[in-house]
Amino acid sequence: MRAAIAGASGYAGGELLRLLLGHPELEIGALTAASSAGGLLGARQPHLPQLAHRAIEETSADTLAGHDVVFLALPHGHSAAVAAQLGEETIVVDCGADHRLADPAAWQEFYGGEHAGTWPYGLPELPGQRDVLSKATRIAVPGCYPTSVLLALFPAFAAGLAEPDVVVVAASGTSGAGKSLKPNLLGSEVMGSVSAYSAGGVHRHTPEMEQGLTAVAGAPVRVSFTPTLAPMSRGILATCTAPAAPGVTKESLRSAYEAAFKGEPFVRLLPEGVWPATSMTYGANTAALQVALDERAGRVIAVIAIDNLTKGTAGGAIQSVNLALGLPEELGLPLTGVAP
Ligand SMILES: NC(=O)C1=CN([C@@H]2O[C@H](COP(=O)(O)OP(=O)(O)OC[C@H]3O[C@@H](n4cnc5c(N)ncnc54)[C@H](OP(=O)(O)O)[C@@H]3O)[C@@H](O)[C@H]2O)C=CC1
Ligand SMILES: CC(=O)N[C@@H](CCC(=O)OP(=O)(O)O)C(=O)O
Repeated sequence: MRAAIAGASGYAGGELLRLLLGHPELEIGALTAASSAGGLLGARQPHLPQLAHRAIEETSADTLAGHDVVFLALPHGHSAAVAAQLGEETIVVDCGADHRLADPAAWQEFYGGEHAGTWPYGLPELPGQRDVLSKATRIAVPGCYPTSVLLALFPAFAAGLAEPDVVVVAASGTSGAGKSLKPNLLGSEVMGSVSAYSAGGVHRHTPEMEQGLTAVAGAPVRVSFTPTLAPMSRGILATCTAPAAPGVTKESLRSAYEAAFKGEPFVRLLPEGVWPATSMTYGANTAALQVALDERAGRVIAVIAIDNLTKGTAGGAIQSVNLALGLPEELGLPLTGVAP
């Protein structure tokens, strides 16, 4: 089966290609982008020597046609027009935000412009989602922060162990912002410093987190989210807390998380007392998770680490595509991190 990558010169595109090079069933087809079209991939993704000679083409329905899978790793707002020209026989995977939100009003508030519609949400670990993805021909890849927060908190809400008033503070590596030049991402601004941004309920991933947790809880969940930028290229460490429901004990909380992730190939509840670090998941399609009950404050504390480009984007996308193609879910996806 052949897979095309639109946005092949970007960070998400590069990570898709790195993983697809090790995928036994998916062959790499067309590579497309915008300003780098006409050049060679070797100039934009020099860490992928096997593909250095491959040409980058313009992103168009013509160049993307005739593939079994098309990954769209394009800036927000560019996926819908391309996807509309691809038939239902092609599995189309949107790594951007265009098809994640179900509520057009939330789209309008946080992104602006016309809502493109809603596609099946590519987080297989959520209750019932594997069934949905196994029949999907369109897949919306979650945002990297929502991937971390939903994995960290859905077991508590599914088991009725947390109240719907969530606070999240998460640190991300700079690759989360994409390759294009941004003043706050200049080396001199980022090196040796951790900084907060988009605080105060304005980050566009907030409604996506609320949407996912509300669906699991069966009642509205509010999220107060503060992202921070850390001086590292990859990784997210999210600290997620919510008031504990009456009667919750350390044992009931741990059991709920053990049950939720039993048999999960990629999400690992760490041994008690071991806390997640981004280095545990570097380059791997994994999430490393720990949960605790803060009895003094009466709060559930879930801390999670993922690699924003792997489980947070490209690895998560391929995991969902494996399900949609009827392949083993783990195929071609790395479990091992790089340490130290
Ligand atoms: N980085 C991350 O951790 C995550 C990213 N995502 C999503 O993935 C998508 C890509 O992000 P990322 O790789 O970080 O971004 P980059 O800025 O690194 O790459 C963007 C890519 O899109 C191409 N592109 C830009 N404009 C157009 C256009 N008008 N038509 C066709 N191609 C275009 C660029 O081509 P060229 O270089 O030739 O200009 C480049 O290949 C985004 O929607 C992002 O939200 C999702 C989760 C996490
Ligand atoms: C560090 C950093 O800037 N991160 C990005 C999120 C990256 C991501 O997952 O986002 P989308 O797919 O929704 O763009 C941000 O906060 O905007």
